[in-house]
Amino acid sequence: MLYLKGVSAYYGNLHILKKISLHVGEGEIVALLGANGAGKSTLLKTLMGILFPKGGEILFQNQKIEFLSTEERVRLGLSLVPEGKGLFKPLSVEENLLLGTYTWYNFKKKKEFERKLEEIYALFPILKTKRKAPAGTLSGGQQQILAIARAFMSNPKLLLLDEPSMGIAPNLVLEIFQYIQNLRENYNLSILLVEQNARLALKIADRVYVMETGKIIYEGEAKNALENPEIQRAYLGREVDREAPL
Ligand SMILES: Nc1ncnc2c1ncn2[C@@H]1O[C@H](COP(=O)(O)OP(=O)(O)OP(=O)(O)O)[C@@H](O)[C@H]1O
Repeated sequence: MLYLKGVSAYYGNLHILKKISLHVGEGEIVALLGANGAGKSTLLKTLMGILFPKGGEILFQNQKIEFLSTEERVRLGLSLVPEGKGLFKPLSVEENLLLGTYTWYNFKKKKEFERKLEEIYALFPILKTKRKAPAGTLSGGQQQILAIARAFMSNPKLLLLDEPSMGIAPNLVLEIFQYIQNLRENYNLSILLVEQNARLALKIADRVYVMETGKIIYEGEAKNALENPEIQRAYLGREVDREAPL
């Protein structure tokens, strides 16, 4: 469903992405790992049209998208949960969810919005309990759940998640990863998961790519990656030495 072929991207003169090629299949969870500064967030920004590539091609469902606007990409079925969540903290949970529908909502679609809200509340019950609360009053984990739910409001086919476990209490991290798995299972959603917590990401991913200084340096089945001693030592860091929380 998503193919990147030799994608390069720059910040000014800084060459950040160096001929990245990768793919995500329908209904697949693909983990993208790598040290700080490897270029993972830059890759997600390039996928969403926040940054435009200077070489290469991005195909989404057989359509070239690398020069489409962010809004056009969201309409096609791409949705990003950004690092830091990007919530509107003074607005309520429900208002944040409404903002997730900006590519399709209008007053004639109020009923559709209400149906979608009920679907979201069934998937993420905590959001129903807190629906009138300002997003900023939720715990870090609940805010992450809201950010994922908001991304889901745009009816995505491919969800891009930028470090969903960052700064979240361990028990809530498990809940969030369970939600990610449920979304794939119930909606056949494809997921590209950028994570620092390599062990956890590899537990739910089908395949994995490892990035280093703007290049893909490893590609394989997720379960094989954990067994590969060189990958463990060099690229997955201390996380793999810890007991898996899942
Ligand atoms: N807006 C920017 N302008 C210039 N350089 C940037 C900008 N954003 C990121 N960079 C640089 O680009 C490189 C890749 O950053 P990026 O955020 O994509 O890495 P990352 O793999 O997501 O790491 P992290 O886990 O720390 O977010 C880093 O060297 C970073 O300093």
